[in-house]
Amino acid sequence: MAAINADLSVNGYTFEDIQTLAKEILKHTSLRPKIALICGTGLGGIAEVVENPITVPYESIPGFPVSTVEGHSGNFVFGTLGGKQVLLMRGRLHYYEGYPMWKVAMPVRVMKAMGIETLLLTNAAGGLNPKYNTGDLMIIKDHIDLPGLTGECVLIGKNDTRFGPRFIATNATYDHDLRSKFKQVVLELGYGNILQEGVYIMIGGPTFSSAAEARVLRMFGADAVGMSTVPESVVGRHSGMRIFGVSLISDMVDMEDGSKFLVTHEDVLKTANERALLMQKVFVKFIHLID
Ligand SMILES: O=P(O)(O)O[C@@H]1C[C@H](O)[C@@H](CO)O1
Ligand SMILES: Nc1nc2[nH]cnc2c(=O)[nH]1
Repeated sequence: MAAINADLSVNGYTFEDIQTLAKEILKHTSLRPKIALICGTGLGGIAEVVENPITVPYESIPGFPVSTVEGHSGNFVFGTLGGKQVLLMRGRLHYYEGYPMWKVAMPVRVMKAMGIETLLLTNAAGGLNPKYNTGDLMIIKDHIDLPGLTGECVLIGKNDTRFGPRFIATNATYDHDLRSKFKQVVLELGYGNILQEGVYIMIGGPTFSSAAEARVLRMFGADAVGMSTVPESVVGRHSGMRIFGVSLISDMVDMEDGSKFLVTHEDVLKTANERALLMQKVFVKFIHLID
């Protein structure tokens, strides 16, 4: 296998590095999926319903980073879901783990090099919209890239146009057709009462927001807050992928000064666990409908 050069001036991994990683992963399977799903915290259970799964641990891929967060196991899973070939990323990389933004989203470039055209993103997020409840599913209609707005955009650095153009529009990132198909599936399953559509804001983490910060995020127009997804969707868009995202509202963010409720990662995992079965059902039907 060729060496991984990781040239920092071109966002760490060169175009050639990405091709090398993609080839290395594809050696494990003859499947060539066009749909990929990145599993959010505690949402890796979707992989359990993948038929004939082929698991590729990140640590078996030379030059690939590992995920360090509980609820992210660190495997690619190839197989069939809803009658379609799929690639699942069970364990994402987060900025707060100490990875630079370009590394957080690097797997999306590898996916593109493997032939992925449609990227499905899931995450656990805190609810900011007072109409939401813990356990709701929020289709992402737009995002706020708070790190990006403050100078940590994932596309910062020299641009190699083989990945995508220097400048890209990030409005209309989340595909309308995929959003309406997902809505249709959730309604058909009888879960319309927990379905929301809103704006996701990314913070760097790992601190959950203070009450004053949460009020600012809400004032910005965000409906849910989390620590991922945006770099992946921006890189996916940069490379011309079709993007869909959904947030599981794992907890309602407390905005009251002096409140005694202190959210924990265990709370987030607990909600993800409670919704595991529903997420499996929804994604099987949803992926079945994707062209
Ligand atoms: O990978 P996601 O965005 O689902 O993970 C969320 C945000 C933090 O990583 C973690 C907090 O509990 O869950
Ligand atoms: N309150 C809160 N809950 C979350 N669950 C997942 N991410 C977050 C976050 O950033 N804040």
